[in-house]
Amino acid sequence: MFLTVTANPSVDRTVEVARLTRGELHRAAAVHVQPGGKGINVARALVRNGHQARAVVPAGGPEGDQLIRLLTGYRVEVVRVEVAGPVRSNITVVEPDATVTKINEAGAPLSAAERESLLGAVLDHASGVGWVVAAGSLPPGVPDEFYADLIHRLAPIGVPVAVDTSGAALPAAVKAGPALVKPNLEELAEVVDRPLRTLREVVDAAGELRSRGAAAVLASLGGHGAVLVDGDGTWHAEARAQARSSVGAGDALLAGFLAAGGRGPSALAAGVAWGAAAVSLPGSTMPGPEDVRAHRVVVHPDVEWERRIDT
Ligand SMILES: Nc1ncnc2c1ncn2[C@@H]1O[C@H](COP(=O)(O)OP(=O)(O)OP(=O)(O)O)[C@@H](O)[C@H]1O
Ligand SMILES: O=P(O)(O)OC[C@@]1(O)O[C@H](CO)[C@@H](O)[C@@H]1O
Repeated sequence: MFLTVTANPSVDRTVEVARLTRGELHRAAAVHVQPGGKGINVARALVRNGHQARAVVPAGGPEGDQLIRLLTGYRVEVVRVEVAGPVRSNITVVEPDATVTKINEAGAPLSAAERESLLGAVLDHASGVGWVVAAGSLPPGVPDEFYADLIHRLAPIGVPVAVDTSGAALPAAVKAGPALVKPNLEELAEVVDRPLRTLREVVDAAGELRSRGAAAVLASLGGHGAVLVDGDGTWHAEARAQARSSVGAGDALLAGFLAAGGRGPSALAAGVAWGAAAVSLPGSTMPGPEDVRAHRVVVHPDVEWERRIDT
């Protein structure tokens, strides 16, 4: 069983248009409405692939009801934490060449009592789970240390925590000593406060996050695949894919990595296979076993240190 928590969930609306032009009327070629937020996507991906996952979700307003209703269709077990503010809607516009334009709302603030209920719900369900995944942005007013606090409170239970977040919440979580963090290239560059142009620079930055407290770093690099740096070594893997929508690919990568044991090159290969499968699917659709092409993954025996990853 995997347990995910998404402090700032969303109803994701993906609109497909022939070409996006600022200031013009567009007729949508297709629309996908899906339950969103990173922890929710991780849970959806795990369940699609035969694993058990439970998602802790703060949900308020009619939008919260809609989110929970949408989630039921995905067979994810949901622990709903009632909150006053409505669940946000995030909009993605996708063009046929897979260019993604995304507008994410900030989300409704959570009161101190609501934050406590959310943490309490995670702690109530954490015993005996394989991993807790804390993922996504924090709503306005929620302290940057929210996920860090969760890591500290979960420590006595001994369950490993994976964190995928952004902004100031990420360095705060790293300091709390999670088992795994999953930054993308921009997030990793922001934490170390320098541009990352080559695999060497990515690996160095991942090492810096390890020295600050994260036991392992799974850095996702879009079409360049992903790099894993842990106490045993460094690996780079990638897979070619016909990109359609990259939304949620990082969540699929993380889910695949955890589903395959959460450590080492074979888990990295599984994660990259799930990530590549996710980009080839519309909206934030999570791949199932029929979409995943494990044989397309290349785990490089030697890291190509000077390879550019900023193109
Ligand atoms: N164009 C692509 N071709 C092949 N694989 C891709 C492509 N884009 C992404 N991937 C796969 O998906 C994984 C995650 O992608 P990315 O780095 O864009 O994540 P992310 O920015 O965290 O995404 P999100 O926040 O939308 O979930 C990559 O590590 C890679 O395995
Ligand atoms: O605003 P955040 O919390 O950083 O990201 C939210 C989000 O963009 O992440 C998921 C894709 O990873 C989407 O389902 C969702 O809309």
